[in-house]
Amino acid sequence: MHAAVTGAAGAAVISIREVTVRFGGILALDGVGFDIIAGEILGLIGPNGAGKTTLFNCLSRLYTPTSGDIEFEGESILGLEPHRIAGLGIGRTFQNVAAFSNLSVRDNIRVGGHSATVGDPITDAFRLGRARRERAKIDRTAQDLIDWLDLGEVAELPVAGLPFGWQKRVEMARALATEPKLLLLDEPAAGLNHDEVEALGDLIRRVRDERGVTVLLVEHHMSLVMSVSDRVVVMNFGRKIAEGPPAAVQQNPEVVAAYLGGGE
Ligand SMILES: Nc1ncnc2c1ncn2[C@@H]1O[C@H](COP(=O)(O)OP(=O)(O)OP(=O)(O)O)[C@@H](O)[C@H]1O
Repeated sequence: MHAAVTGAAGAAVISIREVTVRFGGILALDGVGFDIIAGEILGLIGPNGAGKTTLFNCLSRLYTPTSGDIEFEGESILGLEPHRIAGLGIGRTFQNVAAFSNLSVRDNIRVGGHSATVGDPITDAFRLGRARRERAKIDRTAQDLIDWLDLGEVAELPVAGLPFGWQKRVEMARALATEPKLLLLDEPAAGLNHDEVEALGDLIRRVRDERGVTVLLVEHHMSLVMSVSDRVVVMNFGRKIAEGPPAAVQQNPEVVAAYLGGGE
């Protein structure tokens, strides 16, 4: 565990304040609030329908809360379009691998980098020098990630033919190519076997330890969450029911009851 980040003393990268989301008559989130502290790995868990995906989608600006606020480094993100999020320093992966399957590994990673650096293609067309420098930077970042994730031997192959575990690494590389301060991981262990989940846990730690990225891990895989997270937030029926270090959260009676009741 990262000793420096286990307390609540660090600066908040994200502050989620009293976020409520209604879908018609359904209260998907009911006044949820917590901070994600710089440098931590925060696990977000909860039984099916608890509201995890809804919150994740609010953080990545796909959904706008009915009420409440979400601040990134002290500024509300609710007025921003989703495509501005990457430029701000928030990266995300998708639950199902969302790579362009006929593009090579390298090009997929480059596409990720592109969304971070080039915001406006028309303006960029008039600034060719700048566009060229940005392209060179994207190429360097892609190569750095290929080396860092040991993807060299498959770098020029289409993603489609790769084993699923490798595709997930490409997905991670693509999200890291935006050089995020905060990485939102949406059920990254889904579909992975036991060994692959272990490798994923090591990778998530490396993302934080070696690249200094703060991580929000939304995940059903309990042993992964409990082994990599510094803190865990537990949700049930749209509300936060617990928040704290993994060991404490696991013993929380409300959490135990939620999971027994949820049949997971
Ligand atoms: N687009 C939507 N329209 C209507 N209701 C929705 C929508 N998205 C989610 N909900 C409802 O909001 C509640 C929270 O769902 P959400 O998907 O956020 O939970 P979850 O914790 O991610 O669940 P799971 O672990 O099964 O993915 C559920 O009752 C769900 O049916």
